[in-house]
Amino acid sequence: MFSLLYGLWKYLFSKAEFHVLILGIDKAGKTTLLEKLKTLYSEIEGLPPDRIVPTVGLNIGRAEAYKAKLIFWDLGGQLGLRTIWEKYFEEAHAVIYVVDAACQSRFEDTKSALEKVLRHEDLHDAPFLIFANKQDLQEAFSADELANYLDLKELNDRPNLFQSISAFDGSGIRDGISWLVEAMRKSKRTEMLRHRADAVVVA
Ligand SMILES: Nc1nc2c(ncn2[C@@H]2O[C@H](COP(=O)(O)OP(=O)(O)OP(=O)(O)O)[C@@H](O)[C@H]2O)c(=O)[nH]1
Ligand SMILES: [Mg+2]
Repeated sequence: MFSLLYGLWKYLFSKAEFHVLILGIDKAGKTTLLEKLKTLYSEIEGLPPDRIVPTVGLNIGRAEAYKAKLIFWDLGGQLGLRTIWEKYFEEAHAVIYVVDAACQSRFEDTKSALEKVLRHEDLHDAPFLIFANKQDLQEAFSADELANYLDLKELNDRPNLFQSISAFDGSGIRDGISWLVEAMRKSKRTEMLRHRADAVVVA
């Protein structure tokens, strides 16, 4: 009886927990973003940009935002490391894809990496938040300009948002995260992942 009531209490009052993958090619600013997210949404002060090195393994960050628990997985974006990304797809509720919006010469590389991610069946129905990063630099493309440039048809059949941000000064990040939490709450994928987890508990 106690465990039944405890289970009901937990179901009603515990905060939803979401796994968010942070992807993008190398030097896009993923780890700088992760550290800024810690500063904005957790008790921990994130590392300053000058202490961040290129990612080889996995960086994890935990945060609470808009009454949800968020677990961020930040992976390395160097060419040889991108094959690791798909190992995390199945468990992810959503993807934040970070683009260095000030580096037009790498837009084709970022586009083809993003297309591969979008076409992967293990990410079916996942909401995508695309951050046009480095807006503190004058040459940066805005979110709308980047969306036009990338012109990704694969985004049309899933929730998505292009958002201008600077991982340096934090501008735009809150707007993106508030959209993402709402999108994950409403997402068919969240429902699918919840059913899968319930099935494992029952078995
Ligand atoms: N001007 C500016 N520079 C940024 C911003 N975000 C990141 N950078 C710089 O971009 C470079 C790469 O940042 P990282 O956060 O290491 O990039 P990453 O995407 O994690 O790279 P990998 O781990 O190699 O995949 C660093 O020199 C950062 O200081 C930003 O918002 N504005
Ligand atoms: Mg990194």
